[in-house]
Order: sequence, then C-alpha cells, then structure tokens
Amino acid sequence: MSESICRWGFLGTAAISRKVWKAVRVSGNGRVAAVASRSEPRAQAYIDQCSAEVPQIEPVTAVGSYQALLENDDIDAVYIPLPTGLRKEWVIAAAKAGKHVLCEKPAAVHSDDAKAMIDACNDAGVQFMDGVMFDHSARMNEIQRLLRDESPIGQLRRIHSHFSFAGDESFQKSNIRTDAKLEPHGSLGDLGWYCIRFTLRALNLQMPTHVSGQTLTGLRGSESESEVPGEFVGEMRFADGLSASFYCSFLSANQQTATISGQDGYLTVDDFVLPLYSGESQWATHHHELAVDNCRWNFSRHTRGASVPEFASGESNSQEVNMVRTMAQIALSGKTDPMYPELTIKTQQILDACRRSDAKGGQLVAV
Ligand SMILES: NC(=O)C1=CN([C@@H]2O[C@H](COP(=O)(O)OP(=O)(O)OC[C@H]3O[C@@H](n4cnc5c(N)ncnc54)[C@H](OP(=O)(O)O)[C@@H]3O)[C@@H](O)[C@H]2O)C=CC1
Ligand SMILES: O=C1CO[C@H](CO)[C@@H](O)[C@@H]1O
Repeated sequence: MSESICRWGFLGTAAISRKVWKAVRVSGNGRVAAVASRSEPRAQAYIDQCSAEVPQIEPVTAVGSYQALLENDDIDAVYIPLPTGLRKEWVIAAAKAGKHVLCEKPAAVHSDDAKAMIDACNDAGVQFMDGVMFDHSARMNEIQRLLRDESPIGQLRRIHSHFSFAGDESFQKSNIRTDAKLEPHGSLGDLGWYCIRFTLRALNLQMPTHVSGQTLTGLRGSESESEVPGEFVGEMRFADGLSASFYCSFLSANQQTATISGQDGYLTVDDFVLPLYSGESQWATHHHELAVDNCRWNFSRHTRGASVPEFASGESNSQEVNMVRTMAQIALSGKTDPMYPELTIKTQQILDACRRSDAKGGQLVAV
C-alpha cells in the first residue's frame, strides 16, 4: 500500500458514486485509482465525465469487469454501490481479495447475508462500513453526545422520523428502487434504513425489543417480479416505555425530518439525512410553556437553535468526505473499527423484523 494515500476502486458507475468520487478527491488521503463497470466504455465515459469536473490526482483506469478490479493489487479499498440484491457476492469477493469495503446501504437482503459479508471482512482483516453518510457528521455525533451526556430534553420517550421524496412515473417504472430483485426492500431499504439508523444513534445504539411494520403502498417497476414497499410505516418498542416510529415513502414530497421527544422538551432536525445546503448543520430544542390564568391560555414558544460548522456536501468537513477519509485512515493504518459493522447489523436486524411484521399484517414481532 502507498503510505499516505488510499487507492480506491469503484464497482459500477452508480449515480451516487459521482458524489463519492468528489468526496475522495476532497478527502486529502485518497484517490480513485480504478472504476469497473459491466461495460468498459461505460467506465471510461464515467471517468471522463467525473474528471472533467473533479480531476483525481493521478489518471484513473477503466476496467471492464468487477472481478478484474478486485484482482488489481494496486487497490486498497473498494466502494460498492451496486444494487442491494447483488452486494453479498461482491462484498465477499472484495474481502477475499483483501480490499477494505465501503458498501452502500441498505447493506443486504437479509441480516444473515449482512453477517456473512461482515464475517468475510473480519476473516480477511479488512474494514466493513456501510454508506450512511450522516454517521460521519459532526451534527449527528453532537446530538448523540448531548442526549447521552446532558439530555437537554429530559428522559426520552418518543422518536419519530420521516424520509420521503416523490418519485415520478419514470422512477416508479424503471429505477432500481422499485425492482424486487435489485432493491427488495424498496423505500424501507432506501429511506427507512436511515430512519432506523437515526433512531439507533439517538438512543446510543440501544435495540428495540419489538417492532411492527406495514407497507402502505406497494410499487412494482416494469421489469420487477413483484411489488416492493413504496410507502412504509414502522414502529419500534424499547425497554422502559420508550418508543419510536418512522414513515418512509417514494410518494410524498422531499422531507427528512426527525423529532426526539423527552419529558422536559423535544429536539428537531429538519434535514437529518442530507443537510440543507449551508455551511452550518442545524437542529433545535424546544421547551414551550402553557400558562393558564383563568380565561387566558397562552402557549408560548421557547425554541433554541443550535448548529455545528459543517458544509452540507462537497467540502472538506462534509459528512460524505469525512466518511471516505475515515475509511481511508482505517485502510492506511490497518486498524479496523468494529463500531461500523455493529451499526450495520443492528439496522439490518430491525429492518428484517419490520419485514417479518409486514408479512404478518403488521403484527408486533420480537427483534
Ligand atoms: N449513501 C447515500 O447517500 C446513497 C446511497 N445510495 C444507494 O446506492 C445504491 C445505488 O443507487 P444509485 O446510485 O441510484 O444506483 P444506479 O442505478 O445509478 O447505479 C447502480 C449501478 O450498479 C451497476 N449494476 C450492476 N448490475 C446492475 C443491474 N442488474 N441493474 C442495474 N445496475 C446494475 C451499474 O453499473 P455498471 O453498469 O457500470 O456496471 C449501475 O450503474 C442503492 O442501493 C442506494 O440505496 C444511493 C444514493 C445515495
Ligand atoms: O441513500 C439515499 C439518499 O437519499 C436519496 C433520496 O434523496 C435516496 O434515494 C438514496 O438512495
């Protein structure tokens, strides 16, 4: 391995990998060394387009198969944004080839698969990390710390998160997200994964004991064998009466909101997944007061905004740049961090339980 620069290989030419291409360039400790596609000309076209906007520090090689990239000894870490249905095979192959693995979310079709992927990484002594960018945001870290150490809203009782966007007709017919073979969990995997992860982070990784979930609307892409959850609602029950719910949808307008409610107040985040475009990542705490005096009932607003300096995307302190920088640091040091696989497995187990519940008409099931 070269001493201070992690050499990245990308599998596929996914839309999201263009953002990650830039993140690697901005990270300061990595470079994209090769991009593999099922079609070499497509890999080359992708490299040309990305390089025109964000050149890497050295030329990038186009490769005509994923396996050929994994066989390249000059790659330290791979980024795998292939559709979820294909990931297990390629994550295990990457680990066996000795590459550190940054794997897109939702990690797998089932938690047994996620476990097999992580076991393969552990056996090979390489890092497994999923692609949740907000895990690397200073705001998420600060909110988790605040709730754990200071609890400005008192004892927690309830969390609700909502992640949605409205996919048009072409999205519903031909995006990978509505094809059951490629993205079997539909909106639950694509968006609900983040709601579950946010809940876990806010609760310092505490697991629910029981979960329920229901598909409200199914969607079926034109090539798909069956429907996937297009709109999904989930509920999680924890010890001591604490509970959480989430709603995720490909049918409602852009919304990425989270509310954490406690005995003394509540905390809100308007943009918990992809920060709204700004140089600050914000949240707010609320302690509204109801003053009753005979005929006068005044509910008064007490809101305090807070923020951390953090660009929404594309800058040195942005969450996706932190993600690839952290992954490269791990690859360069060889010292793996078990927290990332733990986050993945816990999220996947809750997702699995949501699907089990859905199959039983929304019954509460043990996690
Ligand atoms: N962490 C994050 O912020 C984000 C994560 N994601 C996740 O990343 C994954 C990819 O999403 P997105 O970028 O929209 O995906 P795209 O549809 O843009 O790309 C998927 C890529 O997978 C490769 N591929 C291999 N086999 C197939 C196949 N049978 N059908 C389709 N593509 C195939 C293709 O590369 P090629 O043909 O070159 O081999 C293709 O470019 C999703 O699971 C999604 O949830 C997405 C957006 C943001
Ligand atoms: O992970 C993701 C982040 O947000 C997108 C929507 O805005 C998702 O579709 C995507 O897969």
